[in-house]
Amino acid sequence: MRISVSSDMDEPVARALVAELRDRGHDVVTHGALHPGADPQWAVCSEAAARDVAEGTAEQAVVCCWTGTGASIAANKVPGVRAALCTDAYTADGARRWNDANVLALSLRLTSEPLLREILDAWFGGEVSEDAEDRQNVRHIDRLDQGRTGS
Ligand SMILES: O=C(CO)[C@H](O)[C@H](O)COP(=O)(O)O
Repeated sequence: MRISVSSDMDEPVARALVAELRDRGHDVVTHGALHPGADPQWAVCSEAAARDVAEGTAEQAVVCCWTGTGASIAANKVPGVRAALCTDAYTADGARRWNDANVLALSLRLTSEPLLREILDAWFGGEVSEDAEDRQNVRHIDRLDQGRTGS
């Protein structure tokens, strides 16, 4: 999968994120402090990564800032983007399963490297299924559609 990653800070966990995604076989595009010469401001680099998703040059994105809040706010301003700030694996699983989130927002402050791997496991394991049988099992399917299009 092609994944855009942004961070406003060149922190070890942000570098670990890029390495982990590449180890998992993803094609990673970098923005902000992870990309030499790019604008590292959180509003700018988070939006750039989100735009990659909206424009289809990346399937998903991971946007990072110290708290994760600014990155998620900036990403969510891009039409078609559903960014979810996840601080644990359960939330990451639910964001994919129930919200069809396409951008993962992370806090550089709160996310340790072991927690990062747990969140990524849940994020990539928690696919929304669209087939009929699974749709019957998805309790929140109407809410899922409302979340995609607006109610
Ligand atoms: O968490 C953040 C925004 O939500 C930023 O990472 C934090 O505010 C630091 O940014 P700056 O150094 O540009 O002020």
